[in-house]
Amino acid sequence: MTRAVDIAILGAGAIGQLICRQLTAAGEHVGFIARDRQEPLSLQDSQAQQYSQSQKLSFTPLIASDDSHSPQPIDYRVPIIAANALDHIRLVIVCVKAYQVIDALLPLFHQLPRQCHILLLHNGMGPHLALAPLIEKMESRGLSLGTTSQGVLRQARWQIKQTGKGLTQLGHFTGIELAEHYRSAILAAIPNSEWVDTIVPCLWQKLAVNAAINPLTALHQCPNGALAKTDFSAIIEGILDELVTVAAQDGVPIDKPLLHDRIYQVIQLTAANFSSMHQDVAHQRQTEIDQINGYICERAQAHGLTTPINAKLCQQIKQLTVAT
Ligand SMILES: NC(=O)C1=CN([C@@H]2O[C@H](COP(=O)(O)OP(=O)(O)OC[C@H]3O[C@@H](n4cnc5c(N)ncnc54)[C@H](OP(=O)(O)O)[C@@H]3O)[C@@H](O)[C@H]2O)C=CC1
Ligand SMILES: CC(C)(CO)C(=O)C(=O)O
Repeated sequence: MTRAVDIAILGAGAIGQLICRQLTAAGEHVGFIARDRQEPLSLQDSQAQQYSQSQKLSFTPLIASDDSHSPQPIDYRVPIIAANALDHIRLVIVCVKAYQVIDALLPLFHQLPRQCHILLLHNGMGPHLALAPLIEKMESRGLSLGTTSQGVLRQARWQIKQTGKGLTQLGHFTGIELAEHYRSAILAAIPNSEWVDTIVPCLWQKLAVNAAINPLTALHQCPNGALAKTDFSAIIEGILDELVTVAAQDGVPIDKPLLHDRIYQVIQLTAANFSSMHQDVAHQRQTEIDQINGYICERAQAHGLTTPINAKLCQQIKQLTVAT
């Protein structure tokens, strides 16, 4: 008998398709949760229909360092799971943009089995604070968080190309811990991934990288590498100072010199890339500014602090997306 799909991905975009490919290639039973509500299924139909729809996808891997040939796209199929056929799902990996998490997840919250674990994998921070009380109230569910620095480009609706390797860090946040079977499965499937004891400090560190690089590259319409110029040193320093102060008040001590070096390392390693916020602004899409620099301001406010540099960046990015 075919094993039921037990891992669902919510958000079939660039990162969702990459994680799906990595889990599928590792032999896991993964499907995407359908974007739009399907016609309700009768109960006896729901298991049979769980796999009744599938989608063909194309994945182009990174070129191997010892291979001079361009990698060929790999075609494969993935089940699409109707939102009312989620009975077998034990883990949902949420791969939507940070500002989409709550709207995407809440309608499914009571359709997912009570013991289904939720893993958020997005840039920026914030949705975990809104979800935590709901998870804790259920007593049978858990929430894990993660951040990835893998790079991926969506070339067409169901076609992606991996553009960069990078560390993926995951860890428990609240409620019931993710079952060991799923932790091992994820770590075996995603290259360069680790399960950390405390995930929140890792998220703050990635937040710092995004808070420094994303708005500045969007405002100055430049690739990440341009931020290495000394013209940007003072503002990067200012963003970081505010973040370190707020994180400390939030109970997350940060080694500022180490974080400073990490930001400049990312600027160097991704010098030719255009940040996601630069691309969002260029395509007139909503940005993740509220969950990046905006999160620093929000947490500052909660502690009675002000963060004028980050607040100004939020305002400038919003003006840019409205004005252009
Ligand atoms: N792309 C990259 O290289 C990297 C991205 N990240 C982070 O990962 C996160 C995801 O980014 P990315 O994959 O690029 O974004 P995408 O926009 O490519 O993917 C998001 C997907 O979620 C879908 N979605 C939105 N709302 C819903 C909903 N209510 N129900 C179901 N699906 C929904 C979108 O569908 P639709 O298209 O129909 O709106 C889209 O397919 C972001 O936080 C990003 O910053 C992190 C590292 C690298
Ligand atoms: C690390 C960085 C800045 C790479 O471009 C990124 O995560 C982004 O663009 O959102």
